[in-house]
Amino acid sequence: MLQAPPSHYLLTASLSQEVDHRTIEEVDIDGFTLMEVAGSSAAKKLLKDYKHAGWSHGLYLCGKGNNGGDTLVVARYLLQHDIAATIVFLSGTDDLSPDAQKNWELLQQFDDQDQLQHHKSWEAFTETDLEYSFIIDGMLGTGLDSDLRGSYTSAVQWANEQSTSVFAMDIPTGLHADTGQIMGESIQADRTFAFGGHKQGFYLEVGPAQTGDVTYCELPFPNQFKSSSNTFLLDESWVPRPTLQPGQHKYASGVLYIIAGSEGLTGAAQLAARSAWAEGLGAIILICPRGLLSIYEQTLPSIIKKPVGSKSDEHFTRQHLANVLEIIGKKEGAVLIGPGLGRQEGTIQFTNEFLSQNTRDAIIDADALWALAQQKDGWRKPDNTQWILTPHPGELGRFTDQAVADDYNRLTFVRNFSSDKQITVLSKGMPGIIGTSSGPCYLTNYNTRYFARAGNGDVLAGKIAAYVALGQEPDQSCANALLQGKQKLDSYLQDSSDLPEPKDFI
Ligand SMILES: NC(=O)C1=CN([C@@H]2O[C@H](COP(=O)(O)OP(=O)(O)OC[C@H]3O[C@@H](n4cnc5c(N)ncnc54)[C@H](O)[C@@H]3O)[C@@H](O)[C@H]2O)[C@@H](O)CC1
Ligand SMILES: Nc1ncnc2c1ncn2[C@@H]1O[C@H](COP(=O)(O)OP(=O)(O)O)[C@@H](O)[C@H]1O
Ligand SMILES: [K+]
Repeated sequence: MLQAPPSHYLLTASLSQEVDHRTIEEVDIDGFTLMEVAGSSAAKKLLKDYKHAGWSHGLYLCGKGNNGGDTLVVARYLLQHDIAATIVFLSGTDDLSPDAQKNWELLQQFDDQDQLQHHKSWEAFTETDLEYSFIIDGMLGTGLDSDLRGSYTSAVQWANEQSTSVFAMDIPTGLHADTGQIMGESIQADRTFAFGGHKQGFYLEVGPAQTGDVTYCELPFPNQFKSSSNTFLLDESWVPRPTLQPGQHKYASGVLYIIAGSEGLTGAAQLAARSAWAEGLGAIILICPRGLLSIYEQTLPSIIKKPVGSKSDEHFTRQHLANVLEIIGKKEGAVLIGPGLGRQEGTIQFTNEFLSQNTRDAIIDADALWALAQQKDGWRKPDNTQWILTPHPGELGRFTDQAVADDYNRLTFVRNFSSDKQITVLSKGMPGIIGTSSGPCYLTNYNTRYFARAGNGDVLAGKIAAYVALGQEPDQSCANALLQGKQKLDSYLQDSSDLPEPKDFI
């Protein structure tokens, strides 16, 4: 099972607030202290990372809540380093949260050089005309409860038009912490300082474009207060890599059976097989309709081929079932089924009967997903196997009548579907979402548009299947396959600006 570290737990707005409240109530660290830690850690990172930027004057946009309070702490630290501050209070100063009020009084005491100005409304500010080195967005944090109101809308629009860098405190104002949707308007930040946890909405919908780079700032929150989080950020810093045990007999170092390919679609089978082979498996056994054998004999020298049926067969049918089950019964191994199978009636029947009788761990991709979805809800995974489904959004949609149009709905559906069916689901797209049978979901944080070319799904399925065959758990196999693609992409882009092809990810 994947075990994300607390820094990679994704928080919703309500969980963020719950963690704040419990820390204040149960461990007796007061809100003022939390605010000091949040604001000072953002300020220290700013002072360190931009010390050569020649900053002289910052603009701080503050709401009346604790997000505004964090921002006043930043202003105080930067003022100590001779960076003048203009504070705009969008909701005035009469109604500040108690800790923000305390910080406002404190900030004024630190202004011994007359470097602090403030405005009690957005309208009062727009009458001035100064140049700023940067803008800090402290208007709204996790307390956002509706579409932006009043002057918040104008301030966000204005800030987004400025050429200076915009830094968001905790979350860009107007971005929904749970869904990644824009609530009327949203700050487009260059960088976001996430206090006490990344928010789930950073990685859904337009979240990545609004947050810019995300910097995690640790707060003194007990880890166990975050333990109800069920969504995690996937990255290479913590996912364990698969281990190979070289020197063993070929059948003891991972065996993968691939059931794939049909007339006109042999390329999918080849890509999946090559992709899996590159991960160092002991043996790959490609089961194919006999009529296609001669193609694979030429293109896949390292792969063992087991043809079924007669020389005229160019797709799988029920008649091949007994033979296929016999082949995979011989040696322990995992099964990848789907790439390029085709959608003939006979193939659909073959696939569904195979899946109901197979007892090996199975990775179900492409046309095998099509076949499964033809049964509507009438299928169950056999109890003694593990299944991984790898649907793209179109394939995922065939398993439900509900709308999965936006990422938040997709996440919710993947979570329920995985646990209802007791399977692992890798929902392809941006973000990639891994849903697990026990509930946790994992999100990717990298740009997946480079993978949107035919064949990349086959490569991905081959990698997942290879890792399962090497003995990794389903969730780890999916995570490693996604991260392996990212690694290949990063190194490819270092040398080339062309669009990568599936072979570049093998
Ligand atoms: N003690 C704490 O609870 C801590 C809070 N922290 C900070 O505090 C933030 C949360 O603070 P709050 O709960 O005070 O919430 P916010 O600072 O996000 O603001 C809530 C206020 O904004 C108003 N508001 C909500 N939606 C609006 C809209 N659409 N248009 C205009 N006004 C709107 C609300 O009526 C409320 O008065 C976090 O994001 C984080 O920055 C952190 O510093 C850690 C400690
Ligand atoms: N390493 C990767 N990281 C993230 N997503 C990936 C990766 N490799 C493939 N994908 C996803 O797989 C999709 C391609 O799969 P799919 O649409 O099934 O194509 P095909 O079956 O034609 O190869 C991509 O759009 C992308 O969402
Ligand atoms: K903010």
